[in-house]
Amino acid sequence: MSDEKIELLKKKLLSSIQARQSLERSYEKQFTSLTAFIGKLTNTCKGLDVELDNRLGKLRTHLNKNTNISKLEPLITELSKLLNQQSNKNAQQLQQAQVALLGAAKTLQKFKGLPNEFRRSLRGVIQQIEQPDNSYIHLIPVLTQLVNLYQEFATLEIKELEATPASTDDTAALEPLRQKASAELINILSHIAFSGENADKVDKIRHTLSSHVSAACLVESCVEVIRLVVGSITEERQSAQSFLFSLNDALSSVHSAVSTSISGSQSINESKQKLNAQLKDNLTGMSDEVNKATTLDGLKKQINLRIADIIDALNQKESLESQEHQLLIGSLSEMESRLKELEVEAEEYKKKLSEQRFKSLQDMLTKLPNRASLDERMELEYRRWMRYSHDLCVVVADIDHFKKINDKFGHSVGDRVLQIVAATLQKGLRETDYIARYGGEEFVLIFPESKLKEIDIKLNHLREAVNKIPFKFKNADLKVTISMGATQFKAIDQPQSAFDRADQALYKAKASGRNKVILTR
Ligand SMILES: Nc1nc2c(ncn2[C@@H]2O[C@H](COP(=O)(O)OP(=O)(O)OP(=O)(O)O)[C@@H](O)[C@H]2O)c(=O)[nH]1
Repeated sequence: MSDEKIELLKKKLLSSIQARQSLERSYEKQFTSLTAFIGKLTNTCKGLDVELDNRLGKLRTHLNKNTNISKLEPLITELSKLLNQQSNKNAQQLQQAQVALLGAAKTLQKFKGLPNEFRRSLRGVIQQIEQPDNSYIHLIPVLTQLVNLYQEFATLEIKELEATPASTDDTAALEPLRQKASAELINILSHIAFSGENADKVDKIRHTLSSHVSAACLVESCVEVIRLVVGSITEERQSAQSFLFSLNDALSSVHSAVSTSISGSQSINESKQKLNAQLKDNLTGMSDEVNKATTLDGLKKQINLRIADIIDALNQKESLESQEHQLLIGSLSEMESRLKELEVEAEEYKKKLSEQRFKSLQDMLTKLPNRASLDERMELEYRRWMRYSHDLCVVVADIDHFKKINDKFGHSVGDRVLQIVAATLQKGLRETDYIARYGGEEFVLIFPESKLKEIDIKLNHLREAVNKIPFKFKNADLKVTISMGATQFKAIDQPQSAFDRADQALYKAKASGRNKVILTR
């Protein structure tokens, strides 16, 4: 072989080695980015399954160490098996999620009175959930939309909504409604005053409602309350009716006494007029006889006869006048006694009305003023504050973890705790301060002519007084604490805004550990 040929062959060999090296470099680069990519891909599966995580971790380590692929084959086989299982599991869970989301969306759809736009969005969500080729990725935005719709639903005016009869699946979805209705019914009951047997019945209903009640029990309680209210209204109407009957009776007897006296006076008047005419006749006759008289004896006789007639007429007149007087006295005393009876009845009725008004403003359990009274008082203090610009503070107080007391010791103990705490708070106030039971285990206090920093010490005394109450139930000591939020009325305030600010402060007191007083400006 000539030198020339050998040189050519060398060149070809060199270029093919270079080509091979460049190919190998390119493969190596591709392999590195492929293993990095597989590494990243395996990371996305992290957390699905422990077994899978372990194997994928192993694979990543091998790939980082550039282990020969052929050695990884058994690991890759295991992994594909696990990935297969995982994919079946995912499909199953996806289906369950679809069913659950569909159930939740359809529960919402069953409410009547939903706004049109809300209903349209809900329909869109249902269509998306029902897509046959859904994946987790598709479901996530749908889930977000559904959660947003539930949030919007929670802010809708519940009373406008009317749920169709709930199936057992819907019970959980209706729970917030049930709770709200129970609380509202308890609140309504604290605004109405019942007496006697009805008050006991109302107390029982309140008790039932303050524990967890089923929807059926809630409906039953509502019906019972309506029955009691109707009963009370009927009772009230009957009582007012009987008073009106008495008033009517009294007026008719006064009327008949007056008519008897008028008709009696009329007939007496007629008789008196006759007697007057008789007197006039006698006097005229006397004057005629004086003129015509010829002898004194004859005149004397005639005049005596006339005088006897006149005396007789005057006697009759006097007796008539005394009859008239008696008649008048009789009817006046009759009227007086009827009016006296009426006065007694009116007094009793007035007393009953004022007792009822007092009861309607009092909380039955704690005997503190109730929410209706609070509304009145707050309005009054607000108007005074506007007029005189005196300082005015409002406080919202709430017993801590009261539910636990009910749960652990029962509702009667819970009631007793409420009564004792209420009395303790009331005892620590000035006469001009005010406290009402706002509802449940919550109280509202009003401090007229007080600055926020002035009531701070007082509120902390009250808080400590509650903390020191030596409760003992079922041989166990019970510590009860109370949290309070307080604020002072500011120039821009309405009663509601001041109340809300105090309520926010109460929320902070609860969030920062309870048994605290938080003041807010
Ligand atoms: N015994 C009794 N319990 C009542 C009455 N009114 C409301 N409740 C109960 O008071 C409890 C209030 O509980 P929550 O609102 O959860 O408050 P809490 O347990 O005090 O918790 P925090 O306020 O957060 O400290 C509920 O269990 C009601 O049923 C009532 O007149 N008597």
